Amino acid sequence: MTEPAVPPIRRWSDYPVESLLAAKGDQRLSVVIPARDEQDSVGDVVAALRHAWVEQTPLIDELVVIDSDSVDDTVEVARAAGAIVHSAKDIRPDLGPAEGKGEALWKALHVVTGDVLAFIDADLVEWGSHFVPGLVGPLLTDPTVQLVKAVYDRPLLDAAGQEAESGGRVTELVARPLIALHRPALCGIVQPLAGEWAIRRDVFASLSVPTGYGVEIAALIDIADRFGAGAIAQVDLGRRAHRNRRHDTLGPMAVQVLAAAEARCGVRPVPAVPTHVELTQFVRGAAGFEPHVRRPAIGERPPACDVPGYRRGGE
Ligand SMILES: O=c1ccn([C@@H]2O[C@H](COP(=O)(O)OP(=O)(O)O[C@H]3O[C@H](CO)[C@@H](O)[C@H](O)[C@H]3O)[C@@H](O)[C@H]2O)c(=O)[nH]1
Ligand SMILES: O=C(O)[C@H](O)COP(=O)(O)O
Repeated sequence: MTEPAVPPIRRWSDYPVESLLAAKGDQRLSVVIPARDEQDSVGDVVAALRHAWVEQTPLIDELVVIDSDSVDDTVEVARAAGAIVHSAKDIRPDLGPAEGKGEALWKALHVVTGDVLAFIDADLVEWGSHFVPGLVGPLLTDPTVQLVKAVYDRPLLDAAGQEAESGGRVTELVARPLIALHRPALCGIVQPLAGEWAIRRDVFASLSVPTGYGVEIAALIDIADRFGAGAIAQVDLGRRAHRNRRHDTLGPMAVQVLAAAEARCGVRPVPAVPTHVELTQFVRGAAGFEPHVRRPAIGERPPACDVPGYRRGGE
């Protein structure tokens, strides 16, 4: 039996802002930007969104940066550009410490007021403010849509900022093979790890959330398992470039993506915070190959709606 396919890819220009404002009504939209050491780019991301969708057109009700243990000037730069800034570690400290992008998004649930949440990475260097109407368009206009994933061309930039080849190394080597093996109904998702996505707050609050980079693959699988792949919309946003990381630093990300998928495929129970695994990589030193151990966290936060004292920000 073939599961329902993911619907065709829509375009951001299918969602004119006038009709979105009408469809939005009194629903609140929070844009959440997780940021760890992004002082070089977060200011431009915040300023462009604020100019387009707070000052010129009132689409965004709340523009929030969740600082994720930055040691640079991310907090000051984001605040100066006009964002509301929270530090992940200062939100519900009673729940214990955890690190990572997923932790930042999960902690956002405890402070933001939106009915609809759109997530935008802080390291974008080529993108546009049209990302926001594109991401929220399907949620505001179609009640059957639960999750919107961005679709875009994503170049891999070399050290000089020149386009070297197509990006998405973890996407191609980890996420797509996982989907082929375990969730073939999702093979129509063009960018399964896209950091730009949108979701209804109450749905996100009902999900178990990996604290690290597993947050995207987890949400994708969980939404498809609960609502069917047809509840996922994809919107073509054009082109997107970000700060590409060295390939050896993508190993821990791959571990987190794999672990989140495995927890959803019955390979292991959902691990609690602060479960880590040891990933051993090697560098050649004076004495030969020297092991370099990284310890990516693979634990998950429980659904926020099950956390005692959970309430949306402002209530
Ligand atoms: O501990 C962290 C690490 C990252 N980030 C932020 O998360 C965003 C994405 O992080 P990045 O390291 O740039 O991830 P990518 O290499 O871009 O990885 C891609 O794939 C990941 C796994 O699905 C997604 O989480 C990313 O959004 C997606 O862009 C950026 O704003 C980071 O500052 C945090 O807030 N906390
Ligand atoms: O999504 C991915 O696969 C990772 O973010 C790596 O992306 P990149 O290869 O474009 O840097």
